[in-house]
Amino acid sequence: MKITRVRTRVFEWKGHTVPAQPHFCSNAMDELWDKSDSMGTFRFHGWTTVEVETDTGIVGLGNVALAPRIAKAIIDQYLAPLVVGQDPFDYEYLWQRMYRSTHAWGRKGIGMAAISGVDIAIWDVMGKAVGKPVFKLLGGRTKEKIPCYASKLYRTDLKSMQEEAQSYLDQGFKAMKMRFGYGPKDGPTGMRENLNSVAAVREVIGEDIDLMLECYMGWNLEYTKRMLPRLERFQPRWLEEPVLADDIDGYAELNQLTSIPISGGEHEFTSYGFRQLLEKRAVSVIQYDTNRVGGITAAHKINAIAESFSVPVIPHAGQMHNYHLTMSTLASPMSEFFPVHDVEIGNELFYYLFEGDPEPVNGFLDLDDDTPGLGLTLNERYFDQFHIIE
Ligand SMILES: O=C(O)[C@H](O)[C@H](O)[C@@H](O)CO
Ligand SMILES: [Mg+2]
Repeated sequence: MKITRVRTRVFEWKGHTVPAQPHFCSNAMDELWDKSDSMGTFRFHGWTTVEVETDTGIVGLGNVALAPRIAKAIIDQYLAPLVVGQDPFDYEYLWQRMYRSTHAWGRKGIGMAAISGVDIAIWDVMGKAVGKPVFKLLGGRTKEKIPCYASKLYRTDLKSMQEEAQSYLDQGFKAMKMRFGYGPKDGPTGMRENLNSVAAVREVIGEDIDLMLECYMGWNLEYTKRMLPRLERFQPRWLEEPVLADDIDGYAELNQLTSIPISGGEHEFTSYGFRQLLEKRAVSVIQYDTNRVGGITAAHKINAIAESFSVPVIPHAGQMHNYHLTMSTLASPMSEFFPVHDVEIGNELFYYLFEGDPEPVNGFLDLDDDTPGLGLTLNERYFDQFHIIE
């Protein structure tokens, strides 16, 4: 079998989008004096699809969610020539070819996200070629069903957050993640706002539901040290990305500091990046996203490393390219799930672009044992809501 073509398309959402609101989600831009829409650069309203075609007529589908137009250019110009004419089953060799040839600029960030998109498509090809779901090529079914947590609860008025939390309880979720709206620049008032939002959600869900707290790189080491003792009483499952992704020593200091587990990894790349996080005990939960970290080839390696450190893997974003990794290893106990709703931050855009993702039932997802490959197709129903760049 040979790869004959790599087709990339960029899909830019032009449909209805929920308007941005202040203090929606603390993030890395908050510390800057510029008071514009700080979350603006972290909206995912575009996506790159990667279709790897073969001489047997099989087409594998991958995706990249970061900097879509750049990802397309990288794949078209640098990565496609490296894999066309090659056997997709030589996936490790092809991964190394893409990784090493772009090493000067692509080992982290958008370069590795582009490699991830091609790699995911290659794994979809292999699954389709052998008539097996990708998870069966990685380790098989390690769970009857995948527990998942509802992930939204961006900061808004407390009553609306309580109603949203209640809706996840009503759907049977046993875990959910909320976002903080305030950080260091908002001072004691912002701290109180942050604590009040956690108290409001905890009041609705009680003590027997896992509650995860998301900072999205919007805090810093000093502020987090002051917040952690104030958060202890809420017993969060984890505190996520309190500091910038490069502040690995800051992560490690926080992770040793209190009983609140620190999580991160959605902005880390390759097994080398996660070896560093794990060796430094920088996180208690790792959260790579398979369409960023180096694809399924890299994520599979990281699962094994994390298992040997007894650090659970709960990938960022759910979505099919991550569900197969979670299903295939006991090192990954659960998945994130983005509820489907009007396009807002953009994580939910995945459902407007792809079909096949499993629907959670009572807080659990399942994958089909007999659907070859990843089990995704493009959702042509919404194509008219996208500006498409071939
Ligand atoms: O953990 C997450 O789900 C990510 O950080 C979100 O994609 C991001 O939008 C912040 O909530
Ligand atoms: Mg996150």
